[in-house]
Amino acid sequence: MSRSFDAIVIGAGQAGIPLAARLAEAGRSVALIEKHMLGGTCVNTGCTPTKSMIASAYVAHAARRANEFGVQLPSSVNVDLAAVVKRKDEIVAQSRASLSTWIQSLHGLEHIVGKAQFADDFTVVVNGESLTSKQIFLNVGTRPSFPVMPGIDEINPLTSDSILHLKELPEHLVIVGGGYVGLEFAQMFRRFGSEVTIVEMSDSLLPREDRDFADGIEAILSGEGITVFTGAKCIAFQRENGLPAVRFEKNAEHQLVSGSHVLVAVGRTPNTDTLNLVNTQIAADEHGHIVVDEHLETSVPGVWALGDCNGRGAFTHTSYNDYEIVASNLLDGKTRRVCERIQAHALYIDPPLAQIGMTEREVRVSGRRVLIATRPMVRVGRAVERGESLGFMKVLVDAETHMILGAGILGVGGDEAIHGMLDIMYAGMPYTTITQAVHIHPTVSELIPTLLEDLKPLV
Ligand SMILES: Cc1cc2nc3c(=O)[nH]c(=O)nc-3n(C[C@H](O)[C@H](O)[C@H](O)COP(=O)(O)OP(=O)(O)OC[C@H]3O[C@@H](n4cnc5c(N)ncnc54)[C@H](O)[C@@H]3O)c2cc1C
Ligand SMILES: NC(=O)c1ccc[n+]([C@@H]2O[C@H](COP(=O)([O-])OP(=O)(O)OC[C@H]3O[C@@H](n4cnc5c(N)ncnc54)[C@H](O)[C@@H]3O)[C@@H](O)[C@H]2O)c1
Repeated sequence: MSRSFDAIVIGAGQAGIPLAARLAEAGRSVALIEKHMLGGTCVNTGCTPTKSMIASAYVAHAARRANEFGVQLPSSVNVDLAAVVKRKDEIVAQSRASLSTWIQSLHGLEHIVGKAQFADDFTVVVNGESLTSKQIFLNVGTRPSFPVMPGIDEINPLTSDSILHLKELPEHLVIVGGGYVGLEFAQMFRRFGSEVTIVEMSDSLLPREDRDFADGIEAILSGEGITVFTGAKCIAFQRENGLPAVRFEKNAEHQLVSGSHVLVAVGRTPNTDTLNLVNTQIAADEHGHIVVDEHLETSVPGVWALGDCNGRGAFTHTSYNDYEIVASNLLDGKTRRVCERIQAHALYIDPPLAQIGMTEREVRVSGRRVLIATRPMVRVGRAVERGESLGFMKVLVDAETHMILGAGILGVGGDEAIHGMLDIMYAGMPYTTITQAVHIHPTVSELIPTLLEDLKPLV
């Protein structure tokens, strides 16, 4: 005996919930199956909790700098991690509760709590019940990768999930991986008061970003007292005098760093291995990402994969955009494609790094004639006035078409200010549209026209 739905959505992440809602509002019967918590990674273990805790870290940092601004505070600033975590938990709970209220208000949508597994291409089993549909949408996300390495069971390191529940401040946090997760937690815990060491195997932090930005970030983190080892590949874990320790190889030599806690932040593994895909014709690649076409349809017509599990994006906004693409194509008669999306993301250290379009490295490989301009944040009035003038801006423009190819801002407010350039790229307008615009003073954005007036050939 099985029940049939017009649509089955597996995973209540950043694409699954709005898609299930949109389908239900269009009059379809929809099963939304979630094995854990509504909102998935972003709400429960990703963006919302980390950005809430980063806000606490910023306050601690600002308080320590108070004297520089003529504000008198007691000399030592201490962080109560349990209170930081409580504040974060309240924000997360509020966010999840509003999703729950929304889901419950939707006629035709059934929220099923359980793990979905395929029996065949169009049948899934959850809590022992078979559900069928001619349209199935996968939004199963990813989880922290746990490297298979000697000694890992001996030290049982923290992941980006478990570190969110610490109530006592680590004395010394050793982080394996200098990517997004590693760097955001590194600065956060340093500002909370922990000693922090990063072990990154590439020859720079953030190996996918331009080297000048990575070097700028390393200088900012080192300046706050974080120890950074690059070109340092973690090869094993062990206990050293009772403490968890990371063994790494650097310059062909083995080194050991021990701390009170170890966090592994070496990437994420798609949850597609929970789905029993062997019972289907749905293809996945060697990393476990589900293979999709430009419309996000899998190798089985009628089954789509959205969000991090398709390997086409790894951010909340890319997952949400996947929902928009699929919903527009199915319900609005559009033919939207993933390739129309311009790459954009931000790393939320302080100051943040925002990056859109092509990196300088990608532009150089493309072989086209390009103009480049950079401007240090010390020449941005707003940043100087705020006493937050670390970093720089960079923009790359096609020398023939005058279209912006890419840009990055490592600097205060950069995550917001960069959207002016992103919107011009989406509008298909040349950079001169911005140079003619009058921006509000004093803002970080007002210096973007000035930045663009400094364009020179990229050599
Ligand atoms: C620490 C951290 C910080 C981050 N910060 C940012 C940020 O600042 N900005 C940003 O854009 N992105 C950030 N991200 C990334 C962002 O969280 C994800 O890209 C985003 O959540 C998109 O996820 P998704 O929609 O693909 O799936 P998810 O949100 O991961 O949801 C997938 C859901 O599917 C469920 N599921 C899995 N398998 C099954 C199954 N078989 N049956 C039923 N349910 C199942 C899971 O329980 C989960 O709830 C961060 C990530 C981390 C880890
Ligand atoms: N602000 C944001 O948008 C944000 C924040 C956090 C996470 N995220 C998402 O989460 C994803 C995962 O983040 P992540 O930091 O775990 O992965 P990542 O891929 O960004 O970084 C992992 C790092 O670990 C290093 N590494 C791997 N194996 C190693 C080893 N044995 N020894 C030393 N270093 C090693 C890699 O070289 C890499 O730099 C990101 O790609 C991003 O999509 C986004």
